[in-house]
Amino acid sequence: MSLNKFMHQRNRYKNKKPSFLDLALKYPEFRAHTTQDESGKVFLDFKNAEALRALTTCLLKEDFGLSMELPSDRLVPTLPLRLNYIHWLEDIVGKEENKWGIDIGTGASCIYPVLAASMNKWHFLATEADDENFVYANKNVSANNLQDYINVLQVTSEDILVAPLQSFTQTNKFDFCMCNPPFFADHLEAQAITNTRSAQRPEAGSVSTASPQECIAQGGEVGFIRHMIEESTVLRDKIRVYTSMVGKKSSLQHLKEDLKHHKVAKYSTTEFCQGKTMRWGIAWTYDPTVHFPKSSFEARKEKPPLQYIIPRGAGGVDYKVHEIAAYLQSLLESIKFHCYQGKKAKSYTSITLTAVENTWCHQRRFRRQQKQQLMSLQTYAVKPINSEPSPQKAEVITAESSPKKAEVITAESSPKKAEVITAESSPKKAEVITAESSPQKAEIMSESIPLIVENRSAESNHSQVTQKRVLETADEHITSEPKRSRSDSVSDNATSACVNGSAKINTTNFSPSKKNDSNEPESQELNKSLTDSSPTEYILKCVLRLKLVDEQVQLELEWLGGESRELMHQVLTFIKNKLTVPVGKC
Ligand SMILES: C[S@@+](CC[C@H](N)C(=O)[O-])C[C@H]1O[C@@H](n2cnc3c(N)ncnc32)[C@H](O)[C@@H]1O
Repeated sequence: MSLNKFMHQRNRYKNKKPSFLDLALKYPEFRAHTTQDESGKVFLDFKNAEALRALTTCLLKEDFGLSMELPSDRLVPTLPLRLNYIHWLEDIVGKEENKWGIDIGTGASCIYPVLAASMNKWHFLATEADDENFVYANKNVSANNLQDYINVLQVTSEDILVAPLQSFTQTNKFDFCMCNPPFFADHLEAQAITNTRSAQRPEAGSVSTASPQECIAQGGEVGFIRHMIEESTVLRDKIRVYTSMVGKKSSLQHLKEDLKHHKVAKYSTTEFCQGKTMRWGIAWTYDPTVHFPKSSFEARKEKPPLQYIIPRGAGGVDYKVHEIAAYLQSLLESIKFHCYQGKKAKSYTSITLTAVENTWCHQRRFRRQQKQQLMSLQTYAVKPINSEPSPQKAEVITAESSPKKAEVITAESSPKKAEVITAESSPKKAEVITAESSPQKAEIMSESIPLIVENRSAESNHSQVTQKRVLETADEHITSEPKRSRSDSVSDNATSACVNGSAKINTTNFSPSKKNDSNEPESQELNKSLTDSSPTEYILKCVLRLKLVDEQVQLELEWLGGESRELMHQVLTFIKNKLTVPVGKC
């Protein structure tokens, strides 16, 4: 199962996976590790460490403008995971510039400091115990002109925080520290992790690239983080927030026990979700004013989705999942929801809803205000269409709307004749006014009667929806091709293609044109996936599902994220109000 829907909402790879085709066309070093099948799809061999190295360095160049040199015998950082960690830190300490952080064990890439300094202008003390990694980390800082932001310090493997801070004089207060610790206690544990993978779990999608000195430490990750916790009891508020990544869920319980034992002011854990891999984050502080965000992965488990049985006759549409879905989508789009079509089957559909502002509360008051505004506009800008004054038809001319004439019929101007058509009063008759059909009308109508909905046919509505495609990863690494099935995963395909030596790409017959071949269904889907322009900053994101259960259409709203679940309850109330069936119409 792909965990990408739980990737941090600001992670740039959450909704937009990289195009392997574009990368291969642009970067020969990446192309050298790819294969292309007859349909033009590009595959990367995730079991080849060099291929992973090329993927990371090319993405750093392409997406962040960073030049990175990675030694062939050291860990290759995977970007979605590293970004998830940085975004979690931003949620805790804020995104403002000039924060000070410590990265314990920065690696050859110096990945966290380099990314965070270039994204947020954060300053870092980066420590490293391995000679080769220390040399490369410095090289990577200089290659990206980040010396003013990052200081790399060589330490011994017994040092964690206290000793490095004693020798560092640029600041004596830090906003946070972070760490991706060596995970294993010894070679046996490293092997055991690989060997105990259950038969149900798919084989690891990508090869491990870490050298023993990078992934093994006395006591494994629990031992390493325990050491951090102990040193934090000495340093206390010198570092406002202490954090670390955790590779095994089972480690969390031991660490939480330690934190309780040391009576830290607060602690929290989170999930880093990417591809098929989950990692965890643990944070603690001695400052009670620190606020830890709630993990969206956990939040989804805490509360079941909201449910509602759609009454027959609601919305004036046929009692069918897709008819009701089209009606609801129009309704929600009319109040500025961003709707994104997800999975769709015969009696099932799901739509991801994203709202950037609250448009569903106080609709009555909002309409009244809008009507008042319209009336005051009319008192100075209304002139009769005919030479004789006619209260039924009036022409509203506004500076913004258009120099052209726009016609508005209001209930007030002609209470008897003017019919204000709303979806509620007559869903079937509701006038279809779209920006395309009548830009001027649409503009005024949308301001004056915000709840008018277009009663589009399901068919026309369906043509506008796009198929959601989630970012696929082989473990933490990013793949760009759509997944087919669990047992036929992209990475496995890519790997077998490589192992069998088929379809090796060469620079001369590499085929860029196939990407836009509109006759090719999968490439169409891939292109569509890039059209998901869901807002990344939002107050509410949830999934709306409609399914047929015992001949009844059931609606579900499942929380994905946002300011509070209360907003989702309000949206359900709004939907219910719109779906109330007038007496006698069932
Ligand atoms: C799992 S790697 C993480 C590298 C990098 N931060 C990343 O996320 O890709 C752990 C790193 O910690 C380094 N290391 C081990 N013990 C250390 C210590 N006591 N102080 C600083 N670095 C240490 C290792 O050499 C290795 O580079």
